[in-house]
Amino acid sequence: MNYKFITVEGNIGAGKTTLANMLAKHFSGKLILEEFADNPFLPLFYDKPQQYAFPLELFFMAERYKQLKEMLQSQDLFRETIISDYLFTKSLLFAKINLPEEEYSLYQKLFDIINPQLVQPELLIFLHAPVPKLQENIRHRNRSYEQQIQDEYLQSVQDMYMQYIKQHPVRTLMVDMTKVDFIRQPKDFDNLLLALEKDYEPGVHYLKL
Ligand SMILES: Nc1ncnc2c1ncn2[C@@H]1O[C@H](COP(=O)(O)OP(=O)(O)OP(=O)(O)O)[C@@H](O)[C@H]1O
Repeated sequence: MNYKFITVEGNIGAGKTTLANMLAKHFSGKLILEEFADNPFLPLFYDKPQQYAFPLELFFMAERYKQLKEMLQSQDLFRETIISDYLFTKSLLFAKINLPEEEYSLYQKLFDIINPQLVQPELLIFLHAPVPKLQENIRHRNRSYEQQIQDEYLQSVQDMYMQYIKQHPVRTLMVDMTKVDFIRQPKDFDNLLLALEKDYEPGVHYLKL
């Protein structure tokens, strides 16, 4: 496997954390997980989105920057495999959805100062699941503040990711998650591992497991 820094991305409830854990274990790699539970603004945001979106997005950006910078600096780049369950750009994509125009433009200025300081992943694995499946996963894991998430919100997050991936030459493996279950169907994980042995050109590569 030639990729030393892999990021798993996808919509809310797509299964990023599960897969990132499995990959890190398989490759004995270093795991970088989003610490969303530490964000005190998240439950407040879901209750009153307009009031709390800006501090929520600032908090995510600051925390993710700190985490990625520390982890990536402490590595002998790239002696061991690194797996993360978020892209730094995720903050910007959510900010675009959740902030009014002027606030977004300020946020983007900050993002543009910070982003070039970070190392970008060599491969993005994007878990693409249909909205009803995301809702099922969200219900199943039962975080109270997520239970009111609307289909429209999930759809706009999905659209934002798709637009970003199309517009940027990120080397992406787009995995159709409709029938995939990495925990209950071990064959799915084996097939993904096989796919990771290949070398991919920058751009999007669609994977049906
Ligand atoms: N920048 C952001 N703006 C608003 N909400 C965010 C942002 N980043 C994360 N969240 C929220 O934080 C929570 C956790 O996010 P995330 O999608 O990373 O994890 P997850 O849903 O547990 O992922 P998965 O199930 O794929 O492992 C979700 O409710 C998500 O909407």
